[in-house]
Amino acid sequence: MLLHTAIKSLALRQCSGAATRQRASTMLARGVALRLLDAPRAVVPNNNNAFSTAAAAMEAPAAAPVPKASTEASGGGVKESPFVPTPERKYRFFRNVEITPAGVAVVRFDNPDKKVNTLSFALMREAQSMWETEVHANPAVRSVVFTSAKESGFIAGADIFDISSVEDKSTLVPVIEEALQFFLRMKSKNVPMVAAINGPALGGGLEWALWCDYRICTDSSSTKLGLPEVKLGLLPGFGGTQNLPALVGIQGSMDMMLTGKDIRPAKAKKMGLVDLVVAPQSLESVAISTAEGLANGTVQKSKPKKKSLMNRFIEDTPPGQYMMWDKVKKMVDKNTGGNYPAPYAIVDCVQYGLAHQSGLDKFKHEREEFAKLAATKESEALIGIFDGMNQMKKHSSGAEPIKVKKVAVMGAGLMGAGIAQVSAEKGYEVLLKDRDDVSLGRGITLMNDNWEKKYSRGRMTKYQYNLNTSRVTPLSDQTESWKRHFESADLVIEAVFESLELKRKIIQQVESVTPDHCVFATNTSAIPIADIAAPGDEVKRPENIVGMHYFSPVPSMPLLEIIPHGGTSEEALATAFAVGNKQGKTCVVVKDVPGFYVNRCLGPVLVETSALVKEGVPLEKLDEAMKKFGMPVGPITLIDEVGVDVASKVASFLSNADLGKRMGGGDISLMSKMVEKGWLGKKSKQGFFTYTGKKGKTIGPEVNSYLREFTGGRVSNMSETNIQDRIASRLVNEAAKCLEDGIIDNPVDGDIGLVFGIGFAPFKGGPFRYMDAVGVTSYVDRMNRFADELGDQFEPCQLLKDYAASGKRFH
Ligand SMILES: C/C=C/C(=O)SCCNC(=O)CCNC(=O)[C@H](O)C(C)(C)COP(=O)(O)OP(=O)(O)OC[C@H]1O[C@@H](n2cnc3c(N)ncnc32)[C@H](O)[C@@H]1OP(=O)(O)O
Repeated sequence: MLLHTAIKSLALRQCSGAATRQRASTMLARGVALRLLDAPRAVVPNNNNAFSTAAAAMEAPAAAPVPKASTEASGGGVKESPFVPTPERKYRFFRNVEITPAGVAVVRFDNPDKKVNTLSFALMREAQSMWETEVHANPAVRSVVFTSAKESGFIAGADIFDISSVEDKSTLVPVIEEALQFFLRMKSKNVPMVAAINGPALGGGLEWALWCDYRICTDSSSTKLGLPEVKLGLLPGFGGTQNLPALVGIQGSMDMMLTGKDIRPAKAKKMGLVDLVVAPQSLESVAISTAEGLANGTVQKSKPKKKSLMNRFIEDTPPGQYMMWDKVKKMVDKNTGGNYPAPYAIVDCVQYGLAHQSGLDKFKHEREEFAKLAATKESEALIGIFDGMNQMKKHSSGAEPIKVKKVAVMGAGLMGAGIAQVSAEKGYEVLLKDRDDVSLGRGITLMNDNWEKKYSRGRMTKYQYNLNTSRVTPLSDQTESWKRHFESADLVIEAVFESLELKRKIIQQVESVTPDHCVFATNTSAIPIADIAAPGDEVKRPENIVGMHYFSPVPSMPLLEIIPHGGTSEEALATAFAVGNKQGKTCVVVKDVPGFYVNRCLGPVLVETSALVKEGVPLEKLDEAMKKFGMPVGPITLIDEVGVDVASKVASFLSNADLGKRMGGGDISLMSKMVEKGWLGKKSKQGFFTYTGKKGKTIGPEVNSYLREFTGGRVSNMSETNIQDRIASRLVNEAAKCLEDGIIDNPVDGDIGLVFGIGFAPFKGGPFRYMDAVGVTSYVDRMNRFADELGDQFEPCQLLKDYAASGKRFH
């Protein structure tokens, strides 16, 4: 949940509504809701067409430079790629350009080397050549359709790996300028251009479409439009910060650019981002006839949406704009904690564009800001996360997964219902089973409520809703036929109460009815998988048993820990991995040790938190310090959110496990005594904070008196940096120890695991990237100082000492 909040980023909600000036300011005050990683929307001229502004300013360059050869990024700048067009091998990316008899040039993107189309340096170069030869020089061409020959989508954006592989990021400025010249050159042909979009059109892909005169997208569930650059610490650099506000208004575009969120077809149409939504089968034919119509005047470009009085006030008047930008900036400050430079640069580019509406200066400013962002450590860290996620998708256990059609979920509580939901959404037939109809009904309601919400927010069609619900078969012990249903299950995932005895009993029940190939996954967070799978009367097929540790709430948490025990077969492991991936989770394979990886790292954090409280550090200060470090919430709020009882259990469980001195130095009775008092955290309205008051969470007199007793009246004035260093070093040391002990395979898994599992500051890229950035040597020095002062719980693990001694880096 925490991570979810962290990763969701700054979401700026649109102000809409009434017409008075006063009301406008109230709406601005409460309507702009910004969450963590994303950013806002731009003031645009009333003429609503930045393209025409750009087009007016754009004189066709005498002739676009015809490339010598494709280029690719490498080393310090952009280097030549080995591909040289010849008459036989004219194009790699545009093999399917076609001119219809009515003069519509149909340009189909198709990167032969990649699953998805990206705007690589090489593609841009070839696009110039293709445009000049096939389109610009051909007088028969009266309009153009840009589409994709790939089923995977339109264009996924600029090639992220091209960008990251350029060492000297300032060399990106002329490269982007060349791209801009290309777009202007296209406009100068002065024929209508239509973008026909099926599947994702993201980042530079959407920006290409924004240079067109008309956009059509399909209603496919895979179609999504967005400018997610902010999530990579970047900004839309192909004119997006200028062209999008002109098309959809300042507020709508800031929402898209600051949040990086996907816009689905219906919403895209409503907000004016696309002109038409069609079925996938008719996309190309409709696009071609639209292009013909635009050329011969039978189809008109869509008129800009009329702004409401309120939006005219907000976006087009100086006082409205003043209030809007003030609010936007405050929200960005609040939600980024000043840790993410990209949202600020996006705001700056949009404002710059408004002040320089004519001329190309605004695009120059945009690309210069883009290059600056690309050089930041924040962008490097966020791109590292993207790269890491991709690498983790490719984990191979060396065996083929079994083909899973039917997934049975045992236990219809919050976890079980969540697992059933994500399984059904991805097309699995799902059996959801609980003891009795009442418990089962609760689970089904949870799932259906989530789908209802998605449907009512336009994130799911009625058809998908019906499909999902029809995929789930509810079963209970009271359903006589449940055994017959389980006879065809390929994977059973249990999410029942944490009891070894119960889990083994369930295995026994299930093994007696499921086929031999059926994999059994246990969603335990604490019980060793080896204990659950120990051969005996209840367990006959231990090789089929594997741990799948989901995080709550399952539908929105992106991480899944997969835990083989010593006897898990490669096939069962591969199956858990394949299903987890298909459920949309980033899967990290971890060793079967107490706490696995994520909770194990959290253990020392909980202990250190108790130590700091004992020393008299005020609770709010603790939270504030760690939020400034970049965590989505501080440790005190974290404990309240997950439940004081749960945190207490984890801390005492790990204290009794094999972590030794690494769980020392604190006093975790801080939490167990609270549990005795019934202070269970947010769920009981009383934890460290009290949640009953109208003013949000507060610290009540009872808690203050409890803390006085716990601290012996001590009050500490510790600096924020000290608090951050103490908590962070316990966390990253444990992560490094996990690497040393082979609990995780590599630093990438370790980074993604903590970023996605507990919301470790995404802009720092995870614990290992963070240590690289600080320098392992200075980190070890810091820990040694703490160890001298506070005790050997701070002693750096051997791996860190070795890295420090050899000057090695994790990445
Ligand atoms: C000035 C402009 C700047 C920009 O445009 S910055 C880039 C902005 N774009 C993005 O951030 C989009 C990133 N990509 C995605 O979100 C997803 O991908 C998609 C939704 C497009 C597709 O998702 P799915 O179907 O699950 O495929 P998959 O496994 O994520 O990706 C398939 C392969 O495509 C590569 N890839 C995707 N987008 C990019 C990209 N923008 N640059 C470089 N590679 C990309 C991946 O790495 C992977 O590669 P492999 O098959 O080797 O694992």
